[in-house]
This record gives sequence, C-alpha cells and structure tokens, in this order.
Amino acid sequence: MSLPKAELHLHIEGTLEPELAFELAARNGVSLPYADTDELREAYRFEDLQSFLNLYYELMAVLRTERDFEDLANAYLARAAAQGVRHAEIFFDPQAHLARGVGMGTVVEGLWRALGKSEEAHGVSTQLILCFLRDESAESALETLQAAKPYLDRIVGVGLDSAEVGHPPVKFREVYEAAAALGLRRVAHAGEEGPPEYITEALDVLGVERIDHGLRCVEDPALVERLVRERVPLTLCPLSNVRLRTVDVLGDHPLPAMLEAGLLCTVNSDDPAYFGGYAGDNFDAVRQALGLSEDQLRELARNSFLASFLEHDEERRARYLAEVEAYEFS
Ligand SMILES: Nc1ncnc2[nH]cnc12
Ligand SMILES: [Zn+2]
Repeated sequence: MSLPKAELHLHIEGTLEPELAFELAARNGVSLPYADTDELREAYRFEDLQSFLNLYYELMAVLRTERDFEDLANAYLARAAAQGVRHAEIFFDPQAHLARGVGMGTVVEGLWRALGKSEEAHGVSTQLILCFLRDESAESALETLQAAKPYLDRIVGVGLDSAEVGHPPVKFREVYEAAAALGLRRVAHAGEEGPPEYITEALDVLGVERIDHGLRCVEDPALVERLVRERVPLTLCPLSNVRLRTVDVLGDHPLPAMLEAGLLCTVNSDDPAYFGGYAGDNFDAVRQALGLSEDQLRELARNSFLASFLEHDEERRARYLAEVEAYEFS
C-alpha cells in the first residue's frame, strides 16, 4: 500500500535480503552455511525472538565495508519508497559489528553514504537510531555510546533491542542518562516478549518517548490507560509478531482493540527481509486480516508522522500529514 507513512521501527540489518547476503558474501570472501537463497529462505521458520536473532546475527558476517552498509541501506530505501514510506527512522546495532572487528566509522559512514542522498535518490527523509544490545552488558553499552561520540551529528537517538526477557530496561539506566545528557532522543523495545512491567520501566527509568512493540501492554488495563493519557507512541510490527509467534495468526492481532482503546499505534516492518514484508505490506496485511477501515489506516499513517522525530522540521511534517489526508485508497 502506497499510503504515505513514516517507518519508525526498522532494523537496517533486518533488511538484508538473501540475494544481497549472497552477493556480499561473494564480494567479501565470506562463506555462508547455506547452499543458495532457497536453502537460506528455508531457515526463516522461527520459534521465537531468539531463534530469529541467531540467524540475524549469523548473516551479518557478510557486512564488512562501508560499501556493504551503503548497498544495504540503498536497497531498503528503494523498497520502502515504493511502498509509500516518506520518512524512516532507522535502527542499527553497532555492537554486533564492533564484535566482528567492523568499526563504528565503517557502519555509520557507510549507512550515511546512502542516507545522506536518500531524499534526492528515493524521496525519503531519514534519521539514524543507535541501538544497544540488551543481552550484552551495561558496560558494553556505555563503551558503544563512547565510540559513537564522533558521529553524533548523524544519530538522532538511542534504542534498546535484542533478547528481551531477563534483560529489563533498568539494566541500562546509566547509558540512557548519558544519552539524554548528550541531547539524544530515547526509545526502547519493551513488551514484545517481555512483560508489561518492562514498558513501565522503559518510560520511568529510561525516559523513553516511544515504545517499540509494546504489544503486551494489553495485559495491563492501567498501563493502557496511562499510555493513552500520555500519548506514548507504540511502534507495532504485525508481520513480525506472527513470524516470531507472539501472535498466533494475524487475525488475532490486538491492533483494532488497541486503536479502539485510543492508543497511539503505528505499523512498521521491524526486519522485513525475514518477516515477509516491508511497511506497505504490513499495512496491506492488517487491512486484509483485521478488516481495518480506510479511516483507521489513515489514522495509523497520521500517527506515524506525529510520533516521528521531525520536530526540527514542522513544515515537512505538515506536508507529509497533508499527503496522508489527500491519499486515495484503491
Ligand atoms: N524484533 C526485534 N526484537 C528485538 N531485537 C531485535 N533486533 C532485530 N529485530 C528485533
Ligand atoms: Zn525491533
């Protein structure tokens, strides 16, 4: 669906399509333990978040040079643009690259080669969000923020991702305080597999402005009430929820009830190369499986721009919002 939208929950490493993975493997002399793209696609049957993360980190071995990150980002931006994405706030996982000997500069400069030209090349404005891996230590997160200091003009904020259960937000209090002191915006994954308490903790301890996923808030009516009252955006990822089995089938997704409750929901793709669809595909899927009305789809698109970090450019935000209102559904 080409309804204009902002994508606010997108891991750039999760846009690595099998074809590009093999191309980069050949270019860099990296051998993959899969015969071909079909065999690799066969591995895309996930039990839960961890089984996905294992493959996600394994395939990152092919990303080695600035050009690799540039190609990855350009491929994503082209696909996103074709599906109506007008603005993208893009996560990256530097610790997963630093651990393989790929430096922060290679990652950020490589991504920037694509992001810096994205408006001209793809018609998509962009921002970068550095994510800490929550299954790594708090010290490692602090070192990562330190390593990012030379590149802060290219980074709008910090996030928190990877294996959630057993790694509560409070573990990262110090690094989030340091990020806030540097003027960075703050978001965190919470309530994907982890309990509703992690959502509360992300808000109260880490000071986040948006919750990534936040799906499990529906288990706690008082928390839902708070999220509605405080207008906290949730970056939902419906196809991801089905593939990672947090929801059995898309028809059971709580999105309609969440909209009904007055939550500020957005729809995003998370790791589109792995979960069967980009942003527009997620919109199409929820429209079909959940019978969302045109008004509800427009609300989701409007929310995405309202929840974005575009305050520095209200004129642009107003232009995108006008495009949402003018859109004609087919
Ligand atoms: N859906 C997700 N949850 C947590 N960490 C991730 N890293 C990439 N995708 C993720
Ligand atoms: Zn995610």
